[in-house]
Amino acid sequence: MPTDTSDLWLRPAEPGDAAALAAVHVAARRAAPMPAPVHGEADVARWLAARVETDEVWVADLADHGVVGYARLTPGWLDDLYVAPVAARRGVGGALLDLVKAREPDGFCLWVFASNAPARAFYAGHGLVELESTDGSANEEGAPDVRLAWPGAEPLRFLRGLVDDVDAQLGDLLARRAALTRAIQPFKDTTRRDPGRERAVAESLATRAPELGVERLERIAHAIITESLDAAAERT
Ligand SMILES: O=C(O)C(=O)C[C@]1(C(=O)O)C=C[C@@H](O)C=C1
Repeated sequence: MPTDTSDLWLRPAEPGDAAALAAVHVAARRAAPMPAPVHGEADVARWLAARVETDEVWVADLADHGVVGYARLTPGWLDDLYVAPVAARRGVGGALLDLVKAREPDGFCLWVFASNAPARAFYAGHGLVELESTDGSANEEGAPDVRLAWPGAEPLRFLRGLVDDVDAQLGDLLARRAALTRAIQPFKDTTRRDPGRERAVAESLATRAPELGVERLERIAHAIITESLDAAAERT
């Protein structure tokens, strides 16, 4: 990629930049294979004016164009990185991303729409790794997205931190599920396992975790249920 960045200037954003940042945001989104925006430019400008006060926002200025890009960070996250199409292929995105890496040397995550193949290729080319994919039900656009990470100077440490976060949620869910397995048992007239119900549990899990597949999830569900029944029996 050409890196004609001799006339590029990266600087912290000021509240007065919000309108220019919104113009970049809207133009960059329009030019990319992303879902239709849910907010107009005026809304985006108001929202960015508030974000400039609370978040770390860096502006990319090109001598011949003015504001052509920006990056917005919150702790552990790169929330926005947009470059106006007028400045495409001039190394602006790479320069902003290098700055973000320097600001977050321990690593950070970001979300990208699954449909945005150019952005995914850009991030892959800059050493980011793709983590989980979603069906989009949790984002405003309702469009599938992918979580990426730049794992920083100590990738094992950073990624283990992400595992710890998920395990905290998984532990809570296992405790809730085990309590339900225990609560059901007095209402059954047999202590025999119900393979049909357990298969249905695995099939339901597979709709949430298709990459694991029903057979693996059946084994996982079997282990969870076995240990939950065992723990319930120990309490009685
Ligand atoms: O649904 C039941 O019958 C239960 O006892 C609960 C449960 C489960 O934990 O999901 C446990 C054992 C059965 O083999 C099937 C399901």
